[in-house]
Amino acid sequence: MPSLVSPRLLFLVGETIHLKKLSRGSSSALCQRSVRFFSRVDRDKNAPLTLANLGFNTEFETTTKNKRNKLENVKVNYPIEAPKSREKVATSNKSRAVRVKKTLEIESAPFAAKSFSELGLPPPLIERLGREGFNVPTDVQSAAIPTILKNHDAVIQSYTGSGKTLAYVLPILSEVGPLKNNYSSADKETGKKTEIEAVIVAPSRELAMQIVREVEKLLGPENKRVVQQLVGGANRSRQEEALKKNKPLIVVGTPGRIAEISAAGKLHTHGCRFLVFDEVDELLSFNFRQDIHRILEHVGRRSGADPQGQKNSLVRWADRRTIMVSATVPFSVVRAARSWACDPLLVQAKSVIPLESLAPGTVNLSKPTSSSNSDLNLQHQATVQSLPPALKHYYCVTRLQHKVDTLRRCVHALNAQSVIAFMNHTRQLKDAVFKLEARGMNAAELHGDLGKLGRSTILKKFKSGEVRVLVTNELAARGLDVPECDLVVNLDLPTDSIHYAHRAGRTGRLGRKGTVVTICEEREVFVVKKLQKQLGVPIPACDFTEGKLIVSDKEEKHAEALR
Ligand SMILES: Nc1ncnc2c1ncn2[C@@H]1O[C@H](COP(=O)(O)OP(=O)(O)OP(=O)(O)O)[C@@H](O)[C@H]1O
Repeated sequence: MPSLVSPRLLFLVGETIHLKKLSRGSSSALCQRSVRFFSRVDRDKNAPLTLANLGFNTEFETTTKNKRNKLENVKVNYPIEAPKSREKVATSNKSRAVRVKKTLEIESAPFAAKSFSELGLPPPLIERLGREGFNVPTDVQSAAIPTILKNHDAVIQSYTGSGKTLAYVLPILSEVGPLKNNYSSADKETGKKTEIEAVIVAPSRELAMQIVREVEKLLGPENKRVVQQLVGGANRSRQEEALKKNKPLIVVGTPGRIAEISAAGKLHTHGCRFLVFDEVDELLSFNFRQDIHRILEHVGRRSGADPQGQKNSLVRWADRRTIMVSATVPFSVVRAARSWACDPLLVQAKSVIPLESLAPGTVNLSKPTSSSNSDLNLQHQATVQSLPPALKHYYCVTRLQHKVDTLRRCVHALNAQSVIAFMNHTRQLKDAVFKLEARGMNAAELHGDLGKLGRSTILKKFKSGEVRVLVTNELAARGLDVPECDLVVNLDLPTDSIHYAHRAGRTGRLGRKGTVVTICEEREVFVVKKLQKQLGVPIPACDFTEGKLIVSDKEEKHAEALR
């Protein structure tokens, strides 16, 4: 169960996960690559890498030691040099790109691609996407897919519900499994020794299982065995047997179970080409530290490389693409990415910038300049652009003993059909559910103390609409995708703006309408005001009277001024 993690702890762990770090100089020498930009970028090194300021559609430049190659009119016009250490893979991408002569307009790609085919995905995958109703990539997918296909390590940051899962799953499926380019019958050979090619790590079972379902959906029922979940709470030996029998190419799991099976020698990931950390800031928390360390040490380690003997960690993982994903990116993630990844890029919906170029004040993630304000600064930087723009936020003041009743009135006033109510302590959930049910509202509790089966049954009931109000703790705050959820209620205040952002993000997904209501006591109002400031969104006071949500004119005007 993901625990509540303070931002200080996230910082601390970013520092304490021990890996031999490379100096900047040695890093680029080792990877034999550099990020080069065209003149416009060279003039302003700190400007975000947008297509316009990169001279999109003009030239694509690759430098190999002293040799310069120029490619013109490439399909995925991506002006950042592909990492040299991965030249082999990149070459195939480039040759494919050169064959297609079509030139894209600046406005149409890749940040605003109108179709998946513009992003260089293989036709079988595009067909599967179409069949599943995915026709137009989201902004973050338009930015991330070509970046990863160009062999870059990446930190993907974009607001909750903006489609970050497919942003990394699609490049993986382009290169791994039956939907990849040039998938041949030889690949299908039965009994052939196959190695895991992608490892996706998520902080909770629910999230890992959700990712598995997303991958399975695209692979189709005939290829379900290509992906396997390795989550805690389920029978470990059955998972190990399935690994042996099905020889999956992609595994998705929680850190503990992946590390456990790896330590038992039952998970062979040395040839792995993709390592993804979904909800990476949560994975940096102290309780995952050892497992993440093991995963980092073993996944994609070159054969023959000795983890103790090698001086430089990146030599050993030069062929592994490391991708880190979250709606909130505190500086601990930036620091971790610099240690674990090779020249990583920060991918956001409308920009791609080298992480190394992040300097105070240039982009929305910057290193706190002074320790005095660092906490506030960190929170602010980490949560900017983490919330869907269409979300509406309110707070309602009530007495502690009236909170659940206020929740009930709130649900009626907004006519919400699918509600997630967050509390901070597991022991309080049952009482809240009891009070709601007593007033005729279908409710259920979800928390980590329930077994795996109990958790998935309740989630199923919530998704199907059988349960109207899901009362839960932080377990459900991260990554959970229930598109129908139209209201999130904070029955207890979240510990900080990062937690607020992830809780709030369970509603209003992918452009849908959504409302977030924080029910608090008078003495807690100053915290809401602080959250409002850190998140950069108006949170006006409201009340629920005669079955309606009421916001005073004064509050409305104040909120309008903040928008
Ligand atoms: N291109 C697309 N077209 C239509 N639907 C999409 C597309 N991409 C993703 N989706 C759907 O959007 C929803 C949200 O996607 P996803 O869970 O990946 O968001 P996220 O950014 O990872 O959110 P969070 O930060 O909360 O984890 C999912 O139901 C997903 O199937």
